Amino acid sequence: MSTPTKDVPKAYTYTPGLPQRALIFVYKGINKLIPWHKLPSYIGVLNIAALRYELRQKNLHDVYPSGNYQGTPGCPHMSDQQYLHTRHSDGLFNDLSAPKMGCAGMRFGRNVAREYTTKPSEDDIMTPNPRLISEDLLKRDTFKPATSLNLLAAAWIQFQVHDWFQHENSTTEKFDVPLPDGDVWSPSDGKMVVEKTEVDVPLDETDKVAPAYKNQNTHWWDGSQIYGSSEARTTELRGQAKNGKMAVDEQNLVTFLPRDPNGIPETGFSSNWWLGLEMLHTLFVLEHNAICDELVKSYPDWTFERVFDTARLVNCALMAKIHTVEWTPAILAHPALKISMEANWWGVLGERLYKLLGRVSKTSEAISGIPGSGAEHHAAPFALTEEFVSVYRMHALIPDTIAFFDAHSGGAHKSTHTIQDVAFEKARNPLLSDGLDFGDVLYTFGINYPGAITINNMPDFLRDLHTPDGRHIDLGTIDLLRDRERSVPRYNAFRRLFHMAAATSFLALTGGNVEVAEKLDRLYDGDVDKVDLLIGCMCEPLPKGFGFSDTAFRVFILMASRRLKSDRFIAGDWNAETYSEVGMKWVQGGGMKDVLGRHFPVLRGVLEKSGNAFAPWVKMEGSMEYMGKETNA
Ligand code: HEM
Repeated sequence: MSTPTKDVPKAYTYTPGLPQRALIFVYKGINKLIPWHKLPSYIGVLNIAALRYELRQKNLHDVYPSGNYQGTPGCPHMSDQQYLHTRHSDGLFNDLSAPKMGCAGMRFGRNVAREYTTKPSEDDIMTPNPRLISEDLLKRDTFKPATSLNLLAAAWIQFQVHDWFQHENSTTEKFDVPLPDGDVWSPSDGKMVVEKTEVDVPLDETDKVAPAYKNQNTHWWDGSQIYGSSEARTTELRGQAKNGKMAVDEQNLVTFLPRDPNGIPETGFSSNWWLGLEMLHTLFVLEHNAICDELVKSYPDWTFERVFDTARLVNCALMAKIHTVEWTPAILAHPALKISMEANWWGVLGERLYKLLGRVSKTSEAISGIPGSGAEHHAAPFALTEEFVSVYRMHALIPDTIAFFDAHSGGAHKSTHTIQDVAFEKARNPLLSDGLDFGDVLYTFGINYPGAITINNMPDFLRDLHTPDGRHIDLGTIDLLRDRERSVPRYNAFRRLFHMAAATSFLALTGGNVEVAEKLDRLYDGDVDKVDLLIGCMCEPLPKGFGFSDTAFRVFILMASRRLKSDRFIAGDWNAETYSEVGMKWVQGGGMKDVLGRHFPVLRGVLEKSGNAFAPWVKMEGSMEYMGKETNA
């Protein structure tokens, strides 16, 4: 178990060693001629490692005036010693020498130095008009499916994002986005009103020129979308449930999340709700409760507090593992990536040797994986970053309609619903009105396609969104506005700051696509440096097998491993003392298919025949007859 050693704030620095520096140097030379994704797999894997060393050194920036803001050993005081062994829902005490690090309400960090994130003028924010870009470059013309993925992959990433971050909107400050001529949004006043992001109170002069924003959720990979981002909320969500379990609501033999008196699901994070989230939140609450059953059976003398704490650790680690070795290789289906992500979890020696010999190297993340290799924050205290938020703006994943199938009767097509029909208060519609259960809905998500992350593929539903709290928004306009408002560098600046070559022309950016290049040229007034990050990423040619851009991938190379490497409960106390023998086996032996099959046995047959749980599943006989675009390309 880790213990605090010093009572002064620690310093955050990282200098790659000589071998790492040599690797960076060599690959910089190679990449002038060949990008990492065109190299043979294992040489590509080393290339990704070299990129990560450089990013760890140069692309982690704290936004607090001093390390003191992360807390110091013993401050804040840990009133209950249980948090030495388990997660605190507020996110406190993960790093015992900096106990506030990553807790709810801490600021987003940066992947670029703050001098590049100075506050933009109102004119910069509105140029070119974000609504115009949304109309011309984001609005879906026809549904373009991502045929290597299933809809579960789309729901999964939103589910994860809700664990990691959420900005707060201001209640007083607003943008008036001018509407282009002829825009039908609001003919009466010619503008679109959008709340600004709430800025954190400036702590020093730098904050006044480069504002900082707070994360409402904990930054840690701690399942806060399920368990809440405060101790008080966790207690509420457990309710009266026994044996360390989370409260659920049984209705006609179906287990649902409980609802509050306004019909809002009782869970850690319930905004932007739709059926995809309903399904995954329910699934992982069921998983938590199943882990509790197993722990109670194996350790009958444990208190229910200990059962809850351990089940949460296990459930969170399982989600982190699924994300690392299943979801990521599905959306980035490149051989070098598959090897790299497996190595993040198991090390290059692989799962089989790990299971046979355990950690061959005590501290090397490369040889034996990040879990258990020792927590380390490199050049800055752990915090998710504004740039990290930006690259997860993947609203194009949402289709217009979902075709539903009955997994209990051979996969027959049952109904088709628009996303509106299964969003917010209507999220459970197919379960309450169509006679379907979660098994059917999960099968449905297993064979429906999400949208591809590309231009002109954002659904009208999200570009004309009415939320239950009365907002009427175009999420396309907002996606652009937020990046600009929060001073996330535009595409070319971003590439330079992430050590990539900038696009020298619109045609170079689009990889020779003349039509798109001309459109960009017109909308960005001939200035390629003005192209928004989101738009540039959607227009650049993708590496083979990739579901999003190589530019966005640079943030992933750095932050995907950081989420594991900084976390004491993953990189540090990764042992049976913390997780229990049963818990360790549950995580290391399990995956998404196990979770699905455990709770919905009707899926077992299909899952056995299918590959990655986030790629389209093998269809049941009865689903073959359906020829709609939702499941056919
Ligand atoms: C039905 C599906 C969805 C709905 C209704 C929805 C709605 C929203 C809304 C209302 C916001 C806040 C806008 C603002 O800044 O004022 C938002 C932000 C965001 N959404 Fe979605 N979304 C959906 C799906 C997704 C998916 C699939 C992803 C993929 C990862 C995603 C990623 C994000 C991100 C990264 C943000 C920014 C959060 C922040 O600024 O802290 N969303 N979404």
